Amino acid sequence: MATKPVLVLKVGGALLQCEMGMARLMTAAAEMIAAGQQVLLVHGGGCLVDEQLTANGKETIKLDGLRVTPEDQIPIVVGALAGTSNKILQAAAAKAGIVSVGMSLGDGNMVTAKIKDERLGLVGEVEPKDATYLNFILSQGWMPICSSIAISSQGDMLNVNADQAATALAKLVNGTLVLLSDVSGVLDGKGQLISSLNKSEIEYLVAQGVIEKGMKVKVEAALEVAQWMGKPVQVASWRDAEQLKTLVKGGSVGTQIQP
Ligand SMILES: Nc1ncnc2c1ncn2[C@@H]1O[C@H](COP(=O)(O)OP(=O)(O)O)[C@@H](O)[C@H]1O
Ligand SMILES: CC(=O)N[C@@H](CCC(=O)OP(=O)(O)O)C(=O)O
Repeated sequence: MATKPVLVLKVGGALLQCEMGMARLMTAAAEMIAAGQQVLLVHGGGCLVDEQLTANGKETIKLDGLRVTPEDQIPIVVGALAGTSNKILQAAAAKAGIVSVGMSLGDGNMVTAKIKDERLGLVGEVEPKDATYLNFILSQGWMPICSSIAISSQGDMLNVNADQAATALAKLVNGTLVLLSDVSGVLDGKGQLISSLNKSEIEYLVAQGVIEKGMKVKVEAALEVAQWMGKPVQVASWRDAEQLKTLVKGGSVGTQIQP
């Protein structure tokens, strides 16, 4: 019997500040895993990074939704993402009875990483490399929980946008990607959910400034995977219990980004 594709769920940082949201998501993940679905969780933690940078007297600068990451901020960024955020999610997973393996992009030869753009400092761009490590963990019925900290072959720790991290891992395992944020999907200029978007519609809404900042990065990451896989990628909400239930049943939720 052919196994279903791995479900790659990406969650944004705001989830980590919502006990109820984490509990609901982990319950949904536990149900899916119990039904034989392999689930890989990729996470951000942008708001935790913001908090930690401020607490350490550092400034936050973003360019087109990506955090400019100078060398002196790396210990704080790595601590917040690969440390605190990752362990908060592992703790929530444990509470739901999930056996998880906490990891980062730098583990197990999963991706190659290089500096994305000198103007962004130690921000990484990653490409899928070797799925052996991930597939072993998934085959045990364990849930990998992966942060977006990568390591380059030069030995630099790199800060990768978590939607782009999820893109690389979804390609690596040929999985079904769902990007879960704190909004119900991509919203139009009036705040209404858009059920489906293709490349030219995305370009139009970006040019109009309707899709911006983190959502621009997310939609572009989703489009890249949709085109690569030849199937839609969903942008939805971890806040919405109904969307999570639909997701558990294998239905489509939020905005479908079409190939
Ligand atoms: N058209 C849009 N529809 C929905 N959200 C948008 C849109 N344009 C910008 N955004 C912003 O993008 C945010 C989601 O991106 P981001 O903060 O990076 O989320 P996450 O941390 O979940 O990855 C929303 O909370 C919203 O503020
Ligand atoms: C380069 C870059 O922007 N990295 C992101 C990584 C975390 C992230 O993407 O978190 P969310 O999913 O919560 O937005 C950052 O430093 O905020």
